[in-house]
Amino acid sequence: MSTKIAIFGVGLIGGSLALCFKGKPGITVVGHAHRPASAEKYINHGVVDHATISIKEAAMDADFIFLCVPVGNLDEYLTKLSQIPLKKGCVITDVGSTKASITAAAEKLEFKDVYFIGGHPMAGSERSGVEAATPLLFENAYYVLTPPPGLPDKVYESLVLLLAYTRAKIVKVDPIEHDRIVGAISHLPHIIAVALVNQVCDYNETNPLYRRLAAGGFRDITRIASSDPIIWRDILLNNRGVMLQMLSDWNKGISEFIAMLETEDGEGITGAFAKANDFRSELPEHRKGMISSTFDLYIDVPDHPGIIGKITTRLGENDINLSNIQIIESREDVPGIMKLSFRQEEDMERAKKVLQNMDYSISL
Ligand SMILES: NC(=O)C1=CN([C@@H]2O[C@H](COP(=O)(O)OP(=O)(O)OC[C@H]3O[C@@H](n4cnc5c(N)ncnc54)[C@H](O)[C@@H]3O)[C@@H](O)[C@H]2O)C=CC1
Ligand SMILES: O=C(O)C(=O)Cc1ccc(O)cc1
Repeated sequence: MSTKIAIFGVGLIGGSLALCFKGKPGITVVGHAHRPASAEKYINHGVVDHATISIKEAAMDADFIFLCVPVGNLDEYLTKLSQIPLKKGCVITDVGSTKASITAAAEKLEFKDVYFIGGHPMAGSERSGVEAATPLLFENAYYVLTPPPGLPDKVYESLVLLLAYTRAKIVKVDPIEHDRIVGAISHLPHIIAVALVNQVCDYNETNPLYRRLAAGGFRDITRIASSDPIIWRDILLNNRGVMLQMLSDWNKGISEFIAMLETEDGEGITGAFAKANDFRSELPEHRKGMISSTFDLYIDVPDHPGIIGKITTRLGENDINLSNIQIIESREDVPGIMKLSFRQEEDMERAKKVLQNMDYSISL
């Protein structure tokens, strides 16, 4: 039996899904691009079997359609699809970071023998575009589905079965509840990271030492501030009701900190840290979360010249994928530490062995 999968928007998420499906028994993956140059790029990157700029050509005969465009374009594509004769039993799904508006829009459209199931793979990165796509992106991550009431079980099961190729863990969530939860654990942290980086950027105008000293931890906790501006404009505007409420709660929390500092309320400050510590210690460990973490190694580097090339070459020879490299110099007169980041724990473990064999001193 053959299965045709059409992917609209073959970027980070669409491209990663395409790579999970392409080459699997009986599956053909077709990518839809809104520009001819993008269609060519999808083919050159080998992520799809075919690419087209025609919506009709991509969607016709498809068994599954994945909408992987920015949230602000989802409605438009869904409406266009509702005007095309699709294959009987076709399942349309999306990967948008918000679920309430797209599931409501789908319910209003008249699809005949075609089903819409909202989706959100809760994994990703600050990178974008097909260049960043990887079939490992969703492994062990949660993948939310929001099936509408009355959806036949076997239709839902067919999508779940296909998504097994992503190795993600499927979880059913109500769309409105979904938007509140991701608002708190993903959208709010993105706003805070951007506001924090921009605050330091403004201070840096007065003294460029801010940027020079902002290595290490500051860089790590603000990684998500480098996310794609269009993708995030659409997410935040779409979830603005939830975000406005959460930012108002945020303001309350910050005001409490201001009051504690003004009144020198040390007990209040220790209480706030203790509460956060308790909650954080109960978060699941070693689980792929929404905001992805990297696996890092720190290496003492007595003198820099040539060492980066030597280490990266050796890791490359061992097929170890490095996601980032950074030299941390806390003082200008002391040797540095090299931080190597990996997306996969297995890559980090293998790198550790390779570098230990090269006699480097390593810490995690
Ligand atoms: N970035 C992330 O980590 C995650 C993103 N998402 C959601 O996945 C969707 C795609 O995001 P990414 O893959 O990160 O973005 P991306 O920028 O890597 O890919 C977007 C794709 O949509 C295409 N596209 C852009 N504008 C378009 C338009 N006007 N019409 C048609 N196609 C257009 C682009 O050419 C590109 O192929 C978004 O809805 C986002 O909310 C979901 C989970 C994680
Ligand atoms: O960069 C990160 O770690 C992310 O936060 C990725 C991400 C972005 C959007 C989503 O809807 C889900 C995950």
